[in-house]
Amino acid sequence: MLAGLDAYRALEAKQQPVWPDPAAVASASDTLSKQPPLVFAGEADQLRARLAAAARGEAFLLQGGDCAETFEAATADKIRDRVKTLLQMAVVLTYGASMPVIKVGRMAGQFAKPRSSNTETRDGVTLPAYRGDLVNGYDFTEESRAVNPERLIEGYHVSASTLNLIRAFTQGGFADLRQVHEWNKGFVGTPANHRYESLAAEIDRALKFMDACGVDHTALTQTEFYVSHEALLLDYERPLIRIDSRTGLPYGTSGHMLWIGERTRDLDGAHVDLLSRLRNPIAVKLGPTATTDDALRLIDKLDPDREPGRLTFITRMGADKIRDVLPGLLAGVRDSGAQPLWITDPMHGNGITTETGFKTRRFDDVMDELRGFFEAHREVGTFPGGIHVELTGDDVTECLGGSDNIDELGLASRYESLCDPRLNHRQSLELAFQVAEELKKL
Ligand SMILES: O=C[C@H](O)[C@H](O)COP(=O)(O)O
Ligand SMILES: C=C(OP(=O)(O)O)C(=O)O
Ligand SMILES: [Mn+2]
Repeated sequence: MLAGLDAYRALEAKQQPVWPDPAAVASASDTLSKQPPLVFAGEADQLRARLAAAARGEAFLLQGGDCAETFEAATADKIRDRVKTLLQMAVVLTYGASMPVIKVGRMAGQFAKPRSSNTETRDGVTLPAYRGDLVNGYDFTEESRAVNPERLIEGYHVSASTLNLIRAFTQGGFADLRQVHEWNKGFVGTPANHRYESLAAEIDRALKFMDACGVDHTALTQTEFYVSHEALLLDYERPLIRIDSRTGLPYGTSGHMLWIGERTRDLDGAHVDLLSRLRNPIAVKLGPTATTDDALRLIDKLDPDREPGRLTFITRMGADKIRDVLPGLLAGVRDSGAQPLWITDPMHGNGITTETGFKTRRFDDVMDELRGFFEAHREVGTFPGGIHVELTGDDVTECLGGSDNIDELGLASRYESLCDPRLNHRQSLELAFQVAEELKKL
């Protein structure tokens, strides 16, 4: 009988690679268990406190980044542009809603992917599916698709360097609100960018006014920025758990906030068990088949003390289902007396594949699910506390539509995602403006 943090080993763990050499995994685990933590327990506590405010309706969570980060794309420019995109969206939301915005990247650890199929076939050749850089390579060769536990160590180091740069950007002057114009530079001018410029000009005027009044705004020179990922790969998450010396309690130190995906949220499964034992803020994705009973049982397991900020539900229903499914779920949970934070992922319920084989999403469907989310909360009287989006600061063509009307043919020009389609920079800003409009109605 396995106890405590290792009890999950006796339970079913879905979506795990089959490592051919258990000794190599044990050795990688051992190496990881001796590395310094990537995040500190006190930071996770601080994020939990921020999320508690959002659960009470006093703040809004913005969570976003790649579907699948890659080791190769962990470059200074790409990390900077993703951070800039999130900072710009946060400004639009903060200004629009007059509410603090909690910034959480899907960054510095989002390297493992659940897949619908274990294999992929191209031109009659079948190989193992790509499961994220933490597991195997994307190139369609036998060698690259073979799972390799040394990637666990590489993933740790890439996460460390990504997080280091994020900390430098957000603490070292780059995130100073007086840089609000700078963040827009280098992005092509579109209606959303122009709209952003006017907002930035208003913020500038407000800052100058504060300066003239002698208000000290050193608080605006730095920003809190947290990182999160799906805690999917247990051979990565388990060795990065540390016992916090202040409290004696276990924390996952691979990221501040960890979530359980739609495919691995089984109540009796390994993921729910392991994460239930950690003190981090935890999130769970809920798809259209989730019942009130599922949600309540997840609350009992993951948040038995009903601690504000501990548990976030990320709903991803699909634009055509959210208005039917979400209100009942919200009401059922509210009636139980629990107060989790509810946020929307308007991406994962809206996937389609084009005839030419691109996985994509229509920007209009994403926006429709977003509006459905706000409508459902208005109907039930609960607080729509945040958004979770797959996005990049790069000029990619992965989602259909948006102000530059990307069509099916256009997808081919800059489709770079190795997994799901992301909003590009302009689509991300457009979405933020839409959310700000919804927040003003609250
Ligand atoms: O990011 C989410 C999942 O990993 C992804 O949607 C699965 O995609 P698949 O259906 O191509 O495996
Ligand atoms: C796998 C993901 O989502 P879901 O668990 O909602 O399918 C994801 O966020 O990339
Ligand atoms: Mn995804």
